[in-house]
Amino acid sequence: MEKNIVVLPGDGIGQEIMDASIQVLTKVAEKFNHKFNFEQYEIGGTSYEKDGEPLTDETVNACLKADAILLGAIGGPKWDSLPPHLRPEQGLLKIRKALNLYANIRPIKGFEPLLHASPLKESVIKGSDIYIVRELTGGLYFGTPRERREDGNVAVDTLLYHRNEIERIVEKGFESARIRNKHLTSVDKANVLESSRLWREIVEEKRKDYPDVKVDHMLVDSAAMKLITDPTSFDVIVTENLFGDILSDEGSVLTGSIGMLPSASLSETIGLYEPVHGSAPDIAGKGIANPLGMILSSAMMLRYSFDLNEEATAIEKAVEESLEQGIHTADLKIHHGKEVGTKEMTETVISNL
Ligand SMILES: NC(=O)C1=CN([C@@H]2O[C@H](COP(=O)(O)OP(=O)(O)OC[C@H]3O[C@@H](n4cnc5c(N)ncnc54)[C@H](O)[C@@H]3O)[C@@H](O)[C@H]2O)C=CC1
Ligand SMILES: CC(C)CC(=O)C(=O)O
Ligand SMILES: [Mg+2]
Repeated sequence: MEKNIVVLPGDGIGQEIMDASIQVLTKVAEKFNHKFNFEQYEIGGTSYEKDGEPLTDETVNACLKADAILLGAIGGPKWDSLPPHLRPEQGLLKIRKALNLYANIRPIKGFEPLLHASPLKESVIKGSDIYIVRELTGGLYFGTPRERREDGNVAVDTLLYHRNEIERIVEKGFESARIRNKHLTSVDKANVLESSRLWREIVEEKRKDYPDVKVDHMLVDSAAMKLITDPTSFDVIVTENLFGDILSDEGSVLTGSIGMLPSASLSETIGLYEPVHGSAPDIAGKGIANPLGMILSSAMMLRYSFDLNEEATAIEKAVEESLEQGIHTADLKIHHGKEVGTKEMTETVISNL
């Protein structure tokens, strides 16, 4: 098949991991007889440098026409003192909103060869397989008013959700649980937040449509604790934007590194695929970034956007095999095997494809 993929490398390690992903996809295309056309656009600080804004209409329009989008990461200290609307992060939030990417899927499943790479006990993490369904276009990141008052001494953010925004993501959570292990944990802060009480009401309404799915409600502080003390007790977690952002970085500890986690940001019609981590300014340009989160995100693209399950599995198997061979980047604290840079890690995955 032939597909047009818009690539948005972004900032920091974004370009390094995007190059890795394109190389892997090119090999997949060769092997399975597909044609993937890549068209690159700017986002984040890189876009600000070129066009004076973190996301241009040109980039949005290209994404709207694409079959799928790959995104590296945005942000960095260079742009931290810009006015809020020009910060790289606004580019990411704007593309999510413009494409209506309301469902952010973040699977957290460690690879067997990395069980000992986590600072958590192997006995605690073995068998964990978690699927976070995070709301991505509402909540604190988007609610207004969002401003400073009283000469900058008062700050306001707004956590706002409409019923329909909660309904569609909760349905996504139930649908995901139904095709997995039929256990949905809805994470909220209903003991304090009004938006969480509405969230919980909606989960209770929807559960009637999914009698085969077991439902738990869990407060987010407790969920943060359980995620690393009893990770095998979770299957699908459905939660709002900020909670999902924080819990997924925490969950990455199960896999050995934040550099391992892929994600899919989905609307009803299009998908944008991005690793969970940020632009890692502390290691950018050094050639040591872990490309596997980005590479695994491109596998998610093949599966979710193009229905190429065999090809997606081939990438995941090649990653696993590379790790079995002991090849790993420096973020994975393993004391055997061979520590390599981004380039060699990518070449190893390609050689195992
Ligand atoms: N989706 C995105 O584009 C996101 C962007 N950011 C932005 O990224 C910038 C840096 O944020 P941080 O809080 O430092 O989070 P970060 O995820 O970029 O980095 C946290 C730590 O993990 C390491 N790390 C992350 N990805 C790695 C990889 N692939 N390989 C090896 N090590 C890796 C970094 O070196 C750093 O020590 C900020 O400007 C932030 O706004 C943060 C999160 C998500
Ligand atoms: C950089 C933020 C806008 C978002 C974030 O941290 C994330 O989506 O993981
Ligand atoms: Mg995050």
